[in-house]
Amino acid sequence: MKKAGMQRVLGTMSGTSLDGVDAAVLLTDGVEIGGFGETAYRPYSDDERDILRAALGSWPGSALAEAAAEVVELAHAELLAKFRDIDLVGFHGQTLAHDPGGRGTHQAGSGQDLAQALGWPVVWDFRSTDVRLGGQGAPLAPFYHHALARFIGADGPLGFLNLGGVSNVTWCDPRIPAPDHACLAFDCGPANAPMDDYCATHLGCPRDENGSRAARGVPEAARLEAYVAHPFFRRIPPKSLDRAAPVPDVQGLSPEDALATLAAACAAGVSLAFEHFPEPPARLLVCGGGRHNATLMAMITAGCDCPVAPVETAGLDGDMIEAQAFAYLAARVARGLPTSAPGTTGVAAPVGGGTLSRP
Ligand SMILES: Nc1ncnc2c1ncn2[C@@H]1O[C@H](COP(=O)(O)OP(=O)(O)OP(=O)(O)O)[C@@H](O)[C@H]1O
Ligand SMILES: CC(=O)N[C@H]1[C@@H]2OC[C@@H](O2)[C@@H](O)[C@@H]1O[C@H](C)C(=O)O
Repeated sequence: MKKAGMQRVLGTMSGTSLDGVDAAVLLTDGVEIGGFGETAYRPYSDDERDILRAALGSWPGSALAEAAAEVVELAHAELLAKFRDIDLVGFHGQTLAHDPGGRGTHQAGSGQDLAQALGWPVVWDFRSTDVRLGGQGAPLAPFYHHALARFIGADGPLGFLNLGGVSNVTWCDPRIPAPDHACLAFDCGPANAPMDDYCATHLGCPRDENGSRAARGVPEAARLEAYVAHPFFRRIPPKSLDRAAPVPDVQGLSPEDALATLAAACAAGVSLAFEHFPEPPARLLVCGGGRHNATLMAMITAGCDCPVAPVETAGLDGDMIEAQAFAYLAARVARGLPTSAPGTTGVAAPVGGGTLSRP
């Protein structure tokens, strides 16, 4: 039985790693979390991924972007049709281009078409209003992280780290009840994308499974030093990245040393993020695919001022946090509540992004 005011909201995310689409049901009223529902995943086929990859960097209206939008809509329609009794959908779409400085961000896929295909109301285009109003348009998960911190009963500052293609971090204080006053969040550097790209180019495999190759290598200190000198790391948040993030030069290194250097670079970005926190969080809870990379997790743990653990240690599903976040944000948009704030995207005042399309 649903509690009064709680809706069954279906959220989706297809992240920068281009692996596929995650979908998760969240019971929420856009403020509190009532519980978690079914989840599903649909990988992109190799052909679909090639179309998406070819469209990276393209803006609406181009032929490449239209081909990508078709792939995105088809994959979502197929996956979401498996769900039943849905009140509302939160559809992130596939980020193809993100240039908040140039005041643009582009997530492929039309929520209007999806609403028609599925017969459910869909909230989509979450990032562009924030960008138009001067924000970074990312990260947007922080308000959900704050709700999670309250849901798990945290009684002091907590950190969330997402290790996807890119890494992003949220510092939040659940003792301050309004998320728009209690979150500091930003992208902290590249995560798995450079490791995946290296594996695809040099080793003919999609990733360094569990970080096993990196575990046999040694990070190259001089190259790491040059990498962390990049001005991005010292820039005061808010700040956001896409796949065009700074990456260490690993040319000429053995695959083991190259992957160890790339993992250490990701860990260095996380460690440098702590410099921007108001105070160290009691613990850093990690979600996203990179939490399966044991070498990366060990490096992050060694570089942080607090205990680091996968979100599963708090009873959460680390593969579905982002999809759940877009369910939560959809419910907020439907209620006219803000989805970003000065501390999360740098927008001047709290903003409710997102468009609601009805079937
Ligand atoms: N067992 C594993 N070992 C190493 N890497 C892994 C493992 N499982 C997943 N990954 C990596 O995690 C990434 C996928 O994680 P996730 O789905 O969280 O990213 P995403 O949502 O696409 O990206 P982002 O959060 O940046 O938008 C891929 O880069 C993949 O290589
Ligand atoms: C522009 C864009 O799609 N950014 C993504 C990406 O993937 C991780 C990181 O970069 C984060 O900024 C964001 O996604 C998460 C879900 C967010 O908005 O919180």
